[in-house]
Amino acid sequence: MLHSLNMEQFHVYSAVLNSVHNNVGCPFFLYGHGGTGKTFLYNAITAKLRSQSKLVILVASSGIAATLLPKATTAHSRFKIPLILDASSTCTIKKGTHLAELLKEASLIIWDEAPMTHRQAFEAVDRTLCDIMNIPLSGERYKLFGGKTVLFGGDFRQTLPVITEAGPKGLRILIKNNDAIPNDYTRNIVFREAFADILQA
Ligand SMILES: Nc1ncnc2c1ncn2[C@@H]1O[C@H](COP(=O)(O)OP(=O)(O)OP(=O)(O)O)[C@@H](O)[C@H]1O
Repeated sequence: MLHSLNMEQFHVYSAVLNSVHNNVGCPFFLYGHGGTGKTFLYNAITAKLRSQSKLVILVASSGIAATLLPKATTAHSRFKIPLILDASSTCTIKKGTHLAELLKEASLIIWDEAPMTHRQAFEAVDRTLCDIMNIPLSGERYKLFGGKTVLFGGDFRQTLPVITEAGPKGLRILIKNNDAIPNDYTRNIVFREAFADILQA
């Protein structure tokens, strides 16, 4: 499978594996139109790491997307993300539980169709992983997602989460953080270009 990867896929493959093997804990965003080989790449990365006895957790924002990935579940199910979210939400995972230990062990989290999920869900997962990994939520020792390597993927042109009655400001709510500073959590250059008008407004 590795030999089948095209150059762009191989670049992402190498960057993600490098982050896992060197404990860099880097968050990635894999952007690509439908059919450009994101799922193919998730499978290649997962097969490689699982062959090295590393734990890879695969989730997707929707159940249908999860069925396309090996042993994947929805993100809401895996991380126990609350259905009603706010700016300080956390997931209902307690330290010491089987699930907490599983997440602690994970070398890589792959989250497909990420653009379908509200940013407060990612923030809740971030807080929860920090708690599980004993990483403070602020200060110099803070590490995004508790220092885990996380590979998000999806296509912003296909689906964005719905905010009921948000009006034209809905997108701003989705892509800006509480201080109205553009969200810099991912390396999503294309996303920034696609929504440049909104980010600058
Ligand atoms: N490097 C490759 N070598 C051979 N086949 C590939 C390669 N990359 C992708 N494919 C094939 O191309 C098709 C589309 O790829 P894939 O399903 O991974 O795209 P995707 O980006 O996940 O699409 P979507 O966003 O619609 O889920 C699949 O049949 C897949 O097996």
